[in-house]
Amino acid sequence: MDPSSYGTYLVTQQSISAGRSTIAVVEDATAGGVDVVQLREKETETRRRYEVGLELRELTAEAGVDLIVNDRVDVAQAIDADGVHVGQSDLPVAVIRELLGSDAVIGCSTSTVDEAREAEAAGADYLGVGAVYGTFSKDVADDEDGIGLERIAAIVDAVSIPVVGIGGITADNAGPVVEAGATGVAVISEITAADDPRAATERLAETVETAKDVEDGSVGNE
Ligand SMILES: Cc1ncc(COP(=O)(O)OP(=O)(O)O)c(N)n1
Ligand SMILES: Cc1ncsc1CCOP(=O)(O)O
Ligand SMILES: [Mg+2]
Repeated sequence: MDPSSYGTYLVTQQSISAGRSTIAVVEDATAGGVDVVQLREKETETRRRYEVGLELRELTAEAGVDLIVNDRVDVAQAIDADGVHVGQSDLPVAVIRELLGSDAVIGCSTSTVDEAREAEAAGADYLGVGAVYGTFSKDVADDEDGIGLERIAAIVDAVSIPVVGIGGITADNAGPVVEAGATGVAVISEITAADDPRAATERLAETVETAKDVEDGSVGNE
């Protein structure tokens, strides 16, 4: 799948999945219409991460959903994932491109216009930009209230690859992120910690689609 179709993006984290397995959450999210799943199990040992990854590969392939691995090129190769997502402290994008080749999807986390331009020049296929809003799911060096929508818009203007907002995003506040020009939104807790992850995914996907229509000018400007 082309990252320009990454509207609703689930990042996994078993430790905030209300006692459910990551596999169960991903089953629900694929049923709810997620476009892409990132295996991000930092607290899980490599062997287990690999085993979960293999199951997710089967599940996502059947559902036509992309599978991205957080940080680890070796795990991505071992499970035949679609790509890897790295941040500013991980392996450089250009090195990952050398290792994985031109077909792999490479995502890179950025929070400033300079980082975004650099990631694009290095060969990233999409950017994860945030934290947009305050989040409890990750310690972020930036402002604890998040970088905000103006920064999202500035980064969207500065690059020509898709931008996915991340950090503190819910179905209630995702619309403005897409209206600021993001292709989509990535979430952990909005789906993983929901009472009903499938319904939460459906709500989020619906919000993203509606906001895209507003952004395209197909509604709201009559
Ligand atoms: C889609 C997406 N965007 C940003 C991140 C954060 O990546 P990184 O800065 O490398 O932090 P960790 O996730 O590795 O803790 C992401 N994972 N996904
Ligand atoms: C991985 C990551 N990168 C920036 S914020 C964040 C956490 C997103 O989690 P949540 O959607 O629960 O705020
Ligand atoms: Mg990382």
